[in-house]
Amino acid sequence: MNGDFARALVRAARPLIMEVKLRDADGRELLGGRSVAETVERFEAAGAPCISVVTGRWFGGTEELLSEVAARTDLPLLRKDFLISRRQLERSRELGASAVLLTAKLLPAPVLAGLTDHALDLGLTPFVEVADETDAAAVARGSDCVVAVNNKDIATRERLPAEPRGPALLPAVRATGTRCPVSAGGITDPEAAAGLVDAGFAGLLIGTGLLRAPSVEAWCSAFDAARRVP
Ligand SMILES: O=P(O)(O)OC[C@@H](O)[C@@H](O)c1c[nH]c2ccccc12
Repeated sequence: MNGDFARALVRAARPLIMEVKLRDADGRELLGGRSVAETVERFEAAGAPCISVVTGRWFGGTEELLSEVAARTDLPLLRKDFLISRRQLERSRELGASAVLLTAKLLPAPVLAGLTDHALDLGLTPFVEVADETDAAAVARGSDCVVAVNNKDIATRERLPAEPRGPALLPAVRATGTRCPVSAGGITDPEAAAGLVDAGFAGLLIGTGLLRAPSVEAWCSAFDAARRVP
C-alpha cells in the first residue's frame, strides 16, 4: 500500500486526483491509444499527488488494472468501484489501494458506517461519495474520510450530463467533519476546475477531462493560472 491518500492531496500544489479509466459509460475508449504505463507517467509528470483507478466493469476496469497501476507508481491509489463488502475492501488493500470508494447512495447507513470502520481498521482512507444532503448526513467518522460530491448521476450509469452540484453541497459536506471535501466527475474545463478549488474544495477528481486533454501539463498550467492567488 502506498502512502496517505488524504495527506498527499491536501499538501499538493495541484490538488488533482488524476484518474485512470479505460472507457466511459458509453464504452468509448479513453486512453487515446496510450498504455496504462504511459498514462500514469503523464499524471506523475504533471505532479499528481494521488491517482484514482476505476476497476468497475462498466468502465472497462478490472482488479488487474489496479495492480498494474500499483506496480508503476508509488503514489497513493484510490480504488474506484461500487464496493459493498468487507472482503472487497481487504482485496483492494492487497491490490495496492490506499483509499476506497464508498458510495453513500448505494449503501444503507449502517452498512456505510460498518464499511467505513473496516476501511479505517485496514489503514485505508474511506473516499465517501455523496450526491445530496441526505447522503452527506449518513457519512460516519467524517473527520477520517475524504468526502466527495459526485457531480454525475450514478442512477443513470453516469449517462446524464454533469450537473454542477458542487458548491451548493459544500456546507453539508463540511458538516460531516471532513478536512478534505472533493468535487468528483464531469470536470473538463481548467477554469471551472480552478473555480471549484477557489469555492472551497480541497481536491478535485478528474478522469475524462485529463485523459482526453492533448497535454496534461498544458491543462494543469491553465488550471494553475486560473486559480485565485492566495
Ligand atoms: O471521467 P470523469 O467525468 O472525470 O469522472 C470521474 C469519476 O467521477 C467517475 O469515473 C466515477 C464516478 N463514480 C464512479 C464509481 C465507480 C467508478 C467510476 C466512477
